[in-house]
Amino acid sequence: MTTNQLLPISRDFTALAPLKRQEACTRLPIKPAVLHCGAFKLRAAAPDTPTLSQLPEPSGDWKRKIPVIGETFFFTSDAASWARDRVACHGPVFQSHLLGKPTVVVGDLPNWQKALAADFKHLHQKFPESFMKASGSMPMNIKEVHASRRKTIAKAFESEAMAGYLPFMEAILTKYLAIWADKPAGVDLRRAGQTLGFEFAAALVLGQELDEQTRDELSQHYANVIKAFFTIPIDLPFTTFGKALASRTAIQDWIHGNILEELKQYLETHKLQGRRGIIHHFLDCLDTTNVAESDVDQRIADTIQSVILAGNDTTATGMTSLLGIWPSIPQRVKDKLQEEQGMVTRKHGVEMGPKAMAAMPYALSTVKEVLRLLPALPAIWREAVDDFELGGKLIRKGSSVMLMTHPAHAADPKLKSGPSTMEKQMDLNDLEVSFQPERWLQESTRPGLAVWGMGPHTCQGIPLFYQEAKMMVAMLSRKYDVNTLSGPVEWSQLPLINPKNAAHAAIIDLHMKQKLLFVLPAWQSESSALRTAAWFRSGKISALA
Ligand code: HEM
Repeated sequence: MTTNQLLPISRDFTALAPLKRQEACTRLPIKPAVLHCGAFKLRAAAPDTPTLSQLPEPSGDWKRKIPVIGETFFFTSDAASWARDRVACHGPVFQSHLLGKPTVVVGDLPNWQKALAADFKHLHQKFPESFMKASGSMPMNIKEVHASRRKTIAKAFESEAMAGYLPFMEAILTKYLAIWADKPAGVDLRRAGQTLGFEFAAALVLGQELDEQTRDELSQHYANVIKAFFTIPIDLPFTTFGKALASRTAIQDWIHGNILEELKQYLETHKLQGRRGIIHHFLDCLDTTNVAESDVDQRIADTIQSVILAGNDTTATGMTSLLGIWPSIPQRVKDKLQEEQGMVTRKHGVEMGPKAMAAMPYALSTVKEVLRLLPALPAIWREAVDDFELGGKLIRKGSSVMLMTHPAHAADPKLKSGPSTMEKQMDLNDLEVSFQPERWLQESTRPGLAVWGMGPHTCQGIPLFYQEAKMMVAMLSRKYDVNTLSGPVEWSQLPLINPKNAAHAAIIDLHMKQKLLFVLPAWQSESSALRTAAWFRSGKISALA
């Protein structure tokens, strides 16, 4: 559709908007239907459809806020509530001023879908210059480059490849859960999620586990590169940007020095056939058309670096959310999970093979319910490449467009079919009501999930994360429990979902929990019993045995 064509106006503002507030807000001018006298009948004419230039711009009251800073403060202090209030007042497509720029915000699923279906046409992916330079990311807004890389990566996420990663995943999760259960003082949730996220990303991409020192150093370098997202590109040794550039060089040096030689052998002789990390699948279909021979190594190094980057922080956040929310998940859900795991182990044994993994629909629904309530990625960013219509509003060429996940999940019309109001079904403080994995099991109640993005850039790591998270849920249900030592976790949305303060949790081996609760005096609370269990395991109070 060209920009000159007539465009229909969507008048579906939002199901969330309370009437009073909506009345106070700007509305689209709705023309009264004209009544025509036909031969013996009245019929309403189709409402006039305005041209693009007649459409209103998205409304918003940021101009009344602080100049330059705009609404940044409100946005960063509680992004989810801020967005929900603005959607209620201005509709799902509204205007704000964030991080120094006028920004159009999109906060419902139909407009997410419509906007991202127009990727490469009306919108393109735009990361801050500082991040592009520091990450050395390939320009994914060029359609052909994007298509070629997507094709290279796709094979690594097909079901045959996924089955090959299962033993790696099982080994990594078994190792970490045992380590955490042994920590006398519990674990810092954010740190635990980060270590696991990086280990998963790096080990699965490379097809080998890293030694502890290399893992920690590389993980820190990746964290430095991510920090370049929200910074000014001034290259000095002490600036965030300067440190990010230095870290990128260190990552590249490490890949060139430790990985490429081995991969070359693989390419030449396929000697490493047994070692099937994500990268080995890439190599099988690496598209080197238009790539000079001398640049092939660099292309491989860039692919390794960027896929670890894409999967690292997101997986870390997803795992932190899962561990952090686990203590508050209702017992009825945990009972069903245990029941499902009982059936799986009876039928497929204790090993987490492909058949066992496929027989866990309730565990997968639990993972999706966690992502619905705690979307690991709060938003994605785009830039408008021409004038176009979205939600009945004119989006001008050059506008920054931010698509927010939390309000999109909160405004999902599918939530209406639940037992209580939409707001209650997003309430993290009342999971008894809001946490319903069952909603994912049937088409009629299944909500949408914006957290993976939509359209041509939809996340390619979806099957990988689902497999990792499902296995975590299975292991927790079979053998472990999580207990927070610093009260229920409070969550902050930006830059990614994470506990607001350092949130400590004890990961408890269920067998030990039972043994210890049995020997402890009746007055001892469960949480202190659980903490003591960890001490007991560590050998510090072995006298009890
Ligand atoms: C909870 C975990 C994850 C979340 C929430 C997530 C989310 C996303 C989102 C929203 C996008 C689209 C970005 C945009 O449109 O601008 C994306 C793209 C991508 N993700 Fe993920 N992701 C996760 C895990 C992973 C993992 C584990 C991998 C692989 C190791 C991965 C690989 C990718 C790749 C390659 C793209 C780029 C696709 C493209 O541009 O065509 N992701 N991810």
